[in-house]
Amino acid sequence: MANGRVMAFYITVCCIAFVASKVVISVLLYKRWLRKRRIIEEGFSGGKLALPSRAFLKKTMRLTSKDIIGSGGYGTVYKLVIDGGAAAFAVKRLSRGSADRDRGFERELEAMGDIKHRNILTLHGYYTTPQFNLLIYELMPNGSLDALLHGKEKEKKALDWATRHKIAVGTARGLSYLHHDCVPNIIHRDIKSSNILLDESMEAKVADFGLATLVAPSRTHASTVVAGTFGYLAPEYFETGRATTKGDVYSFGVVLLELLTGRKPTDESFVEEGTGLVSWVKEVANSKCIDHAVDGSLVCYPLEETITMFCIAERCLETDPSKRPSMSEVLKMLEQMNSEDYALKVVDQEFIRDPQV
Ligand SMILES: Nc1ncnc2c1ncn2[C@@H]1O[C@H](COP(=O)(O)OP(=O)(O)OP(=O)(O)O)[C@@H](O)[C@H]1O
Repeated sequence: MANGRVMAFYITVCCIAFVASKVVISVLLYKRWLRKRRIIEEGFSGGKLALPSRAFLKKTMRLTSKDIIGSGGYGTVYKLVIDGGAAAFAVKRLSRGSADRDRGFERELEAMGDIKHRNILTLHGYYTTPQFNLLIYELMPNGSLDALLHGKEKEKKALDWATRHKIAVGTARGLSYLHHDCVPNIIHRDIKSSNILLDESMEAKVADFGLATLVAPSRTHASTVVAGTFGYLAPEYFETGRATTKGDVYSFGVVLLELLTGRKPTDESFVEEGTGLVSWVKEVANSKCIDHAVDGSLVCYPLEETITMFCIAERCLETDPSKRPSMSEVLKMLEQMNSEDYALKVVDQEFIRDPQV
């Protein structure tokens, strides 16, 4: 009898605990729903969207971790599909609270606001709420160059030589547009493979303008706090904090080496060896034939073209920024490099000194 009472007591306690937990969860969910509703109803402002914004924002509120397609130091990127799959977007959510993050959001709007170019990622719109900022971009089905070259096995894709060359040309065209055709000129300041995105036909688009700096065409530089990504920063920018278009040219040179070697500039093995991608390639070029540095996953490639591209990279990576070509010159070199006469002109004898070694 006593046992029966104890059992009944425990069952009652369990039932009460179960009901109480359900009530607490429901209250929390209700509060969350209310907060989201409040944001949708009153708490946001946005712009540039050719979309039914309220319905669109409701959809963004329903994004979950299953929709995440990438994340960076400043925010998380989600895939958002609307109209039953008729359209898809990439939504970058930047939580607010630090001046740094808000400044990144503003920079992105300032720089990308009106740009429409085949090699620059299109910004479709933005929202700002007291809790977070949202940036809505076109979705790049092939993700980032970084993921394709160095990502997890399921993200990696074998890139043939023609595709690598196309990506190099597209990125150079995008950068050349920012440096020379936009007024004021735009210095990107964070060129790296994770900021080069690829559409369905592997056309490259320059993305992530969170550090972009605008400079009047009459000015040569902007003084900034040094920011960007280790492994891609030009030495003079690192030392002086002066951002110039030649700093982007240097970072682009590093991306060319990534395309050629398949190695990541921030690879831990470089740190262990006390070297970096740029000095490793120079070492290989000095001690062996440069084709020893070519990505092993490139089964078939025209040697002359890879040598030409190494030489273009070498020029972008000159320590003295004044010796680096401008982005429009780099674009021209890359576009013309398949022509034999041209390749012979560009190739620096340094790189092909000992082809037999
Ligand atoms: N428009 C897009 N379409 C498809 N994937 C995207 C898009 N934008 C971003 N991504 C993916 O999300 C990832 C994270 O992007 P994000 O710009 O937040 O950070 P990151 O550039 O990788 O790093 P960092 O914090 O240094 O800027 C990218 O590397 C890319 O894989």
